[in-house]
Amino acid sequence: MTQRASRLLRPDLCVIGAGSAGLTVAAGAAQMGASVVLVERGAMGGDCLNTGCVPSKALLAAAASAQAARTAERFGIGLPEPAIDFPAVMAHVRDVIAQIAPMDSVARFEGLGVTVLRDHARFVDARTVETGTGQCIRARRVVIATGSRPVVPPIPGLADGPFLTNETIFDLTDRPEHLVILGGGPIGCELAQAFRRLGSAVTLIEAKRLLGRDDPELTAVVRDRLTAEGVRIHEAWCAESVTQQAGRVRVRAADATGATASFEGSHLLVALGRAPVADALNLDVAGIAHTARGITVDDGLRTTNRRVYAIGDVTGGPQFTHVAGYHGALVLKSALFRLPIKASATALPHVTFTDPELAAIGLSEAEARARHGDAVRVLHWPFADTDRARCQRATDGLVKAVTDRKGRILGAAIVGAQAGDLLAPWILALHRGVPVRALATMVAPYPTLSETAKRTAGAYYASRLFSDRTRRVVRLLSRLG
Ligand SMILES: Cc1cc2nc3c(=O)[nH]c(=O)nc-3n(C[C@H](O)[C@H](O)[C@H](O)COP(=O)(O)OP(=O)(O)OC[C@H]3O[C@@H](n4cnc5c(N)ncnc54)[C@H](O)[C@@H]3O)c2cc1C
Ligand SMILES: NC(=O)c1ccc[n+]([C@@H]2O[C@H](COP(=O)([O-])OP(=O)(O)OC[C@H]3O[C@@H](n4cnc5c(N)ncnc54)[C@H](O)[C@@H]3O)[C@@H](O)[C@H]2O)c1
Repeated sequence: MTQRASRLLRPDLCVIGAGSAGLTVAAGAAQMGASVVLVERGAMGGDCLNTGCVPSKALLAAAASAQAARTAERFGIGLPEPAIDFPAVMAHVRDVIAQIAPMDSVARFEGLGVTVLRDHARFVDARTVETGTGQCIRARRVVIATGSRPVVPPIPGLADGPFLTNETIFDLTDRPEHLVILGGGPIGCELAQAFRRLGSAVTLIEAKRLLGRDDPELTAVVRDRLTAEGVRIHEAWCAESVTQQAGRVRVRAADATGATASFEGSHLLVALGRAPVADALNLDVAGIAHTARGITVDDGLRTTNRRVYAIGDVTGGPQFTHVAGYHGALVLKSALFRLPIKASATALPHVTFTDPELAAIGLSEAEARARHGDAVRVLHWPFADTDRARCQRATDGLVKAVTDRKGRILGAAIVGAQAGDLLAPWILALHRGVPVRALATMVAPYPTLSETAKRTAGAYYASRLFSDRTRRVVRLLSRLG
């Protein structure tokens, strides 16, 4: 007891987890004058930097480069099939991580005045956090930002042999000859395309449909491209058992009718969703409610222990780095300035970085119709009608926006080249209540892909503007001299 008391730290904030969520809080709070203890048991930067966004996007960039060489023919440039030096590709991935790592490093955070403890943290009572080496921290507020890990379901045979997840796939030194992927969510789709373009055979097994949270009209464009590039996609097949023998993996799957099929390869990637990392935190002694989905929080991101917030992936909500950052910024407002916050007040975008990319914010057509019935207007603009897309031979794709009868934007989704970047005006419009009229009348530079926003918004007026009534009015006015 004496030993604990002498080692007690009493900061304003104790942050558990140095991923996107925890680092946002720690950096912001320290720079705004709060005392902060940050506890991290693994690599600084968490999933996003080490095993998530950064390595996957770096790998996709290398794969896109190989694909650009293969498809240069359409510009009249013939190139040989690119030689893939897989170890060099993986060295590129590690180099990108190393370049970003200083931003998330202990040195940077200590420089900001944060006390960084490289250790496991857990609660010992409602107010106290203890590290593995016995350092006790009693903070005014605690922020849990412990993230998520890949789900490994109890599929018979799966645990008996080696398999890859996002935590291990970026450590590969040899290219898989044939990668079998379980799960057609963002991880499954992005990595399927990356490995296929880098020369692996790829088989993807998805129990429902590819990118099931997105509008089927748009996911069809991604599916067609993946298929055209040689990814063997098996939708509506649920993996039921796995066997591994002599370096081969075999997945047995069943469809809705009960029919079964086997899919074979050299490596297996499990991309079946995420589970919260909360089990070793001793949440019950701190009175913090949680479920298998994540730590329970209210709209102010507070747990059932009022002194403790939970943010990012561990809450089981949308699991993206920008959401972790958004949560972090909200908690700073609440914990430091005691201002009210409402996490559900802002519509959150998401992007899947396949080629073509798929980006969306707000309500899909189906969600808008369920909420607003016939009052919904659906606007389309194909990339094929955009001159810049034609110049770049990037005509696969479309913008789809949903408005109410008065032109209030309810949602927008884009599939196509740079869809993630092209979503920006729609995000702003949705957040600030900018009507579709404002997008339709903006002067977009020609020839850019950003014209697609103007054209899509313009579709709201097309039927009215180019109607018999308008023609009659124009003719009448012209007669007046
Ligand atoms: C392959 C892949 C690609 C992705 N691509 C994208 C993308 O392109 N865009 C996007 O927005 N999102 C992407 N994501 C999701 C994104 O990575 C996560 O949403 C984000 O990293 C969550 O941040 P976090 O801070 O909540 O958790 P994490 O980054 O998981 O950080 C949690 C940290 O807490 C530490 N920790 C856990 N328990 C304890 C404990 N008891 N004591 C001390 N430390 C602890 C962990 O070691 C970890 O470092 C991707 C994810 C994956 C897997
Ligand atoms: N670009 C990005 O922003 C990005 C990229 C990667 C990951 N992420 C984040 O990470 C999260 C996790 O991604 P994920 O792709 O692992 O999970 P996910 O939950 O999005 O997809 C898992 C898929 O596995 C399928 N499935 C479940 N059991 C199955 C079975 N037995 N056989 C076959 N299929 C089965 C599900 O139907 C689902 O489509 C994402 O939801 C996202 O939040 C984001």
